[in-house]
Amino acid sequence: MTEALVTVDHAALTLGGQAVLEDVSLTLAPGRITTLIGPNGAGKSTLARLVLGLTRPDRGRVVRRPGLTLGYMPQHLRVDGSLPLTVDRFLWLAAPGRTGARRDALQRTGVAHLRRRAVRQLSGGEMQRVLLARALLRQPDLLVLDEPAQGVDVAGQDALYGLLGQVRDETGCGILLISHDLHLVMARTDEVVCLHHHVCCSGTPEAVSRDPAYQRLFGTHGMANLALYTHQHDHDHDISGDVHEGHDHGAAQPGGHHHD
Ligand SMILES: Nc1ncnc2c1ncn2[C@@H]1O[C@H](COP(=O)(O)OP(=O)(O)OP(=O)(O)O)[C@@H](O)[C@H]1O
Repeated sequence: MTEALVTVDHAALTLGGQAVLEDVSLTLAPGRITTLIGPNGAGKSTLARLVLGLTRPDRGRVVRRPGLTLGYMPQHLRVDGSLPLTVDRFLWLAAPGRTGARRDALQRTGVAHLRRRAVRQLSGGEMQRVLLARALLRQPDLLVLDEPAQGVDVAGQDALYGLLGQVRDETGCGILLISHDLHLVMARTDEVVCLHHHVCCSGTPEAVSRDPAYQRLFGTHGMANLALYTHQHDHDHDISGDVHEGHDHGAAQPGGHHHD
C-alpha cells in the first residue's frame, strides 16, 4: 500500500474554551484529492493547520511522512500594501529559482500576464491564482488549499478545480481542499470528508451526498448539484473563462468547465 502523506489520528483540539475538533481521524494519500466540507466554524481551517503542522492537537496525533514537502494556499494572505512587490518577486521569495519556473507556474494558473504587476494591484481572483502558482512552485508532495476559488469568477472556479485534477494526475501529489462550492467540487474529488467538529461522514462524493449526516448539514440540494455535474456537456472554458465549443468531456475530467 502507498505510504500515507499525513495521518491524523483521533485528534482533538480546544480553542478559546470551544471544542473545535473532537476525535478527528483522516488519511491523506498521494494522487488523491480529499475535500473537506462543513458549515462555517466547523473546524476545517483548524484541521488544515494541524495537517500543515502549524497547530498541534491537545489529544491524538498527526504523523507526516518524513521529508514531506508541503504547498499551502491560505484562505487570506495580507500583503503590505506599501511594499512595491511585483508578482515575480513575491514568487521568488517563496521559491527562489529560475525565472522560467515562475513563468511556467503563472502560465499554469492562467496569469502569466501578471508577472510584472505589483501584488497590491491584483484583484481578489487574480491573487488567488498567484497564490496557487506560488504553492505549485514548491513542487509539493501535498498541496493544501483553503477555499482556493474565493473571489474567482464562476467559469474560472471550475477551471481552477480542473487544474487541480491535472496537477494531481501529472505530479502524483496529494491534495487537501477546503471548499464551500459543493456543486463544483463534488464531482472533482476522490474523497469527501464532511466535518462538523467531528467527522460526520466520509467517502466518495456519491456516497457522501446520500449519507443522512451530509443531508442533515446541507439538505438534499447537494445531491441535485452533484447530478448537474454528472451529465454530458457541449462546451468548456479555459482558466481565463474563454469558451471552447465542441468538447464533450465528462465532468470529472480535468481541465475545463462544462455545462449546458
Ligand atoms: N486561535 C483561535 N482561538 C479561539 N478560537 C478559534 C481560534 N481559531 C479558530 N477558532 C474558532 O474555532 C472554530 C473553527 O474555526 P475554523 O476557522 O477552523 O472553521 P472553518 O470550518 O474553517 O470555518 P469557515 O468555513 O467559516 O472558514 C470557530 O468557531 C473559530 O472562531
